[in-house]
Amino acid sequence: MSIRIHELAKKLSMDNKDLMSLLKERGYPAKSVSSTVDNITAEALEQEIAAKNPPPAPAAPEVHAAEPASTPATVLEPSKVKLPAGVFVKSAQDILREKEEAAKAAAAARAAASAALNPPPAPVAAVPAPAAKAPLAPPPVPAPRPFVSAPMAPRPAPAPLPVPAYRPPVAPAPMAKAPVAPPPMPMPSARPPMPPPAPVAKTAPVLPPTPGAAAAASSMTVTEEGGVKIIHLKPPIIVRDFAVALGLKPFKLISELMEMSIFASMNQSIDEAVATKLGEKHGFLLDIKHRGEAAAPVVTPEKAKINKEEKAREEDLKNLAPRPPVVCILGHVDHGKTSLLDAIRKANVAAGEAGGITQHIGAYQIEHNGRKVTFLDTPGHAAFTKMRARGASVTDIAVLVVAADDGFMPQTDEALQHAKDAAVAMMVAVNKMDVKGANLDRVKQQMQERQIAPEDWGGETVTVPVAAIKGQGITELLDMILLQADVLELKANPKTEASGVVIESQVDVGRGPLATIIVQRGTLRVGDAIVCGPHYAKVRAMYDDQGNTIKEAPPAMPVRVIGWSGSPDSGAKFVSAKNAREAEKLAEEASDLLKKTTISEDAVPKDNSLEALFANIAATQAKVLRVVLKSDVFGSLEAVKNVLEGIKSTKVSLSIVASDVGVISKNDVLMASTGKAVIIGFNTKQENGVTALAKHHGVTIENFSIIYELGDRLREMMADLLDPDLKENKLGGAEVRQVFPVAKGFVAGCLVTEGKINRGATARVRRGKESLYEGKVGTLRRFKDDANEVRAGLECGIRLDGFDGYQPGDRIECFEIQKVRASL
Ligand SMILES: Nc1nc2c(ncn2[C@@H]2O[C@H](COP(=O)(O)OP(=O)(O)OP(=O)(O)O)[C@@H](O)[C@H]2O)c(=O)[nH]1
Repeated sequence: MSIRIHELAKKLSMDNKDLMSLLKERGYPAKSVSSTVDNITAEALEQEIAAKNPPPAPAAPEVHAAEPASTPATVLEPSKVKLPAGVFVKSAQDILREKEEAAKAAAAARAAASAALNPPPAPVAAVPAPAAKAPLAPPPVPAPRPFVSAPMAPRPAPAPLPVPAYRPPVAPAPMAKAPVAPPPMPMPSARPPMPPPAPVAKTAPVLPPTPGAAAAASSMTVTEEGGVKIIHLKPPIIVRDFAVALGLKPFKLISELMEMSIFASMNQSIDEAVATKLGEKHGFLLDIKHRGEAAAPVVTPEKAKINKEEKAREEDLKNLAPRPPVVCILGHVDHGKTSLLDAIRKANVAAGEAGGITQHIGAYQIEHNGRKVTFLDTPGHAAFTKMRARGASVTDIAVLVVAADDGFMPQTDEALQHAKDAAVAMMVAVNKMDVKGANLDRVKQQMQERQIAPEDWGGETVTVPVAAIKGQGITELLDMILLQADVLELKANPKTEASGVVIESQVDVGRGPLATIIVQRGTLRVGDAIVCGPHYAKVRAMYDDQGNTIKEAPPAMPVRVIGWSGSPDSGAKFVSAKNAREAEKLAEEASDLLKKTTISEDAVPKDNSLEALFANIAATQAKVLRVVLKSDVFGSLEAVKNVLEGIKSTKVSLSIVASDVGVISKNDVLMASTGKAVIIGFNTKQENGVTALAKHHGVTIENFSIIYELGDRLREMMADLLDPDLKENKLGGAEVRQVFPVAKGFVAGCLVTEGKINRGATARVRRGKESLYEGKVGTLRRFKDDANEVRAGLECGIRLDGFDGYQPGDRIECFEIQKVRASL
């Protein structure tokens, strides 16, 4: 602690210059009156001067100042007193003047203080009293100190001016006492205690203490969005407030800061980056809003996800590499899709197919001019519409196969629509150019009608004439596919996690569920974990379209994957997971969601109206064909179901009791027996003993390998459940010419005009448009002899059992009733 020279001079009642020279004499570096003197020196000087100037000395002039005339003798002329060097004695006038000045200053200070606190006027009036008393008991030297101290702060520790402001209204009284006993203790302060100077931080982030630290506390709020706790704050970030927001004790936060080599006290502020780090450590996100700027975007999990996706997209762009095109062959049944693929792959797939029909989507990859092309072999039958639609959505290029002799057919148009809907590039392969009725121009004409005019007709559709069976035009077609791929600039990032689409799945007896997939992005490797809806796989092994084991599948490569938890749906998307555990978790979540959806669908309130009740009764009385379906692969199963869904009837309905892939088992038989169902197998076999068991339980098993045959047969089975329709077959007709009485009644003498009349056959008597009677031909006579049959142009006598009311001109029609299978 120190004191300025001019303050010390006043305290010692010395002239500034004198004190300066005294200090210089003693070797103290005093440059100006504002230079400081340390406390020890100052006190030593005070004591020295006090010792040299005993108390009566200064008091005397005061007394004499008050009564100068009465005590002149006692007045000592300072000039005549011998003082030690450096010691000065004030004159009486000086002392009086100083006193007056001090009194004035004290009065002004008190007035200011009382004005601030609005004190009653009385204490103010009392102020002069202590001042007046002061001379009665003057302290040796510091007598004037209190008065001087108010405006000048003689000691550095107390903060004199604010003191009265924080005292109760009785402040003037202590003020009055202040001269006698100046408070040595530090005064309470309005400010937070000044922190000790912070140790020098190793790193920069600790900022100097901020005056508004306390206020900052209120500017920190904690909210929770989507399970994430967010601290909203405005800098400065004060350690104490931040600790509160984090739910920590300040000292804990300080120690954590120290661990980060940051030394900060409670009232110091810390860097935003440091705060963000600490926030993250304790599970908080920071929303730092700087003054005068809009709120910083809050990073919610959704936003974090979007950011992640954006990053992934950027990463993708960086690593994009050309990939093979995925081509889908579409077209009408028998227009040669399989033959075309066969020609392309130079392998005879068509020959191995039942009924010459592709039954499910297969995917293959070929190489042409050193470049790879992936083909999806889509089924041609209408039943596969769904799958084909899915197939089209995986593809880049759709090749529409149109037989040159048939031209566009319904399924060609359907396929065209799928290609258009999927917004894929499309080209036309006009197949069977070798057959007799091939008419390329007619196909081109049809293309133009469908707004897909061929290139050579001024349109944009690449059109390639081919003869698949002879392998003609295949090279040109592949060239065109690659050209189209170049135009499309097909690229994918092989350096990321694999994702793609399931083309088909099936259950293999030895290997469990397996699925043909196409990787669309990234590279799939053996050991990877993938998830596809409610199913997941840890890729145990992968095979290419040739059945070769492979270790990794880059984009656009079709592969068979083993290691699935179940059979994923064809057309479903798959994505990679961190590991098998996560994949399982994701699959479980998807499964739960699926269950919830099903339950909520079931939970839809039932219609209990009377109409609904009658409809229900009618429904229970309605005939139902129950079916247990078994198929080789899921793709086919779906297609068969599609066919069955297409069978519509108001008289009989079809219910699929169970459907699965695999062989027909004894269990299926038992299930069918209980459910009174038939078993329909598609491209599948039976377990040993199934036939005998089915016979025992009276269960029908029918197997099919051609899907439209399956559809037709099921239609028949459904119709068989209905009562047969009765059909009238007219045998002949006769005209009544005369009526003859006989013993038992009357006989009609007739001329057979058409067909024949048979004895025992059913006949009807008509008069004009009216039908009079229907009964059996009991008597049929040719002249007097009985006849079994009388043909057209001959006369005969006819009598129907139980009828005698014939008239000439009536017509007798002979017919038989035939039972025919009811129509759906
Ligand atoms: N003459 C001739 N016959 C062909 C040609 N291409 C295919 N075919 C015949 O047409 C028939 C149907 O051929 P597929 O390749 O099975 O036809 P698809 O379109 O795959 O038929 P689905 O699988 O039922 O949809 C077969 O008998 C083939 O031999 C061709 O270029 N010329």
